[in-house]
Amino acid sequence: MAAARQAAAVIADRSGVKRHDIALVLGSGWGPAADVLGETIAQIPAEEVPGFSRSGVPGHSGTLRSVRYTDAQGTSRHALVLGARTHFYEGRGVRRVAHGVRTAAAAGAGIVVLTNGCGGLRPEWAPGTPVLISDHLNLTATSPLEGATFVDLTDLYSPRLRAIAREVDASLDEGVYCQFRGPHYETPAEVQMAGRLGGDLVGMSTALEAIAARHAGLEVLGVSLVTNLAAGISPEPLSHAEVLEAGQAAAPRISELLAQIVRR
Ligand SMILES: Nc1nc2[nH]c(I)nc2c(=O)[nH]1
Repeated sequence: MAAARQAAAVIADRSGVKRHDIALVLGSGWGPAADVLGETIAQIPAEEVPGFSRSGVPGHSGTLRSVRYTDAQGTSRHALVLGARTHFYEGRGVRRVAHGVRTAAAAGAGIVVLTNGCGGLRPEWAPGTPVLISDHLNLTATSPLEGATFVDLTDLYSPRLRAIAREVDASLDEGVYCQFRGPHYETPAEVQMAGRLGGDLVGMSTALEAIAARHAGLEVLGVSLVTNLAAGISPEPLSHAEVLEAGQAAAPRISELLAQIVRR
């Protein structure tokens, strides 16, 4: 997409990095991961890059960062950290939702790591638990793709990258992520429906971005942070304060996890 190439050119120009090796989309609770990974060599306000905007989502830095890190083979690499995700519920259309991953591909990345905060359907996943995404249910009734772009989504969430993640932390569970349109949370009945459909996690992001990433030729790893038990799984109602608190408490562990996976 031309818009992605334009954004990638601005990022290359402002950061001085001609090609980024990997891209990270940081969701709620994942913000500190960039600092753990390596050294930020450029930080660009999102609104200064074509097609991006300062999303109103709390916990999002609103910036795009170029982070230099050393991989496990001792090679110096660059990660493009997108701290300004557009959610479908913002009503800006699917092109804006997919713009980040398309820009990542245009910037040279071969892999995108999509992270998010979400609700968990399994009681044993306490708030603060990271879960690898094994597959998704797209309940948004839409696609980031337009026209006759028939894309195979088998193994959309890379088994190779999931195996690397489990080498870093063998205790990581996997689950099927359901993207709802939002911005409201699900009713308890909708959570039960998602469970019956085979879902383990409920959120408002990631699935549409993953489809666009596959279409752009990127290998995808998805990691959710369970910040709350989905509605009805536990008797207490959802509290946004609990969501933010769980994210902050888990930050050190999940940031280290993400950094170690990226370095592999
Ligand atoms: N749809 C949905 N999105 C979420 N995001 C977070 I953080 N928690 C939830 C949740 O319980 N449901």
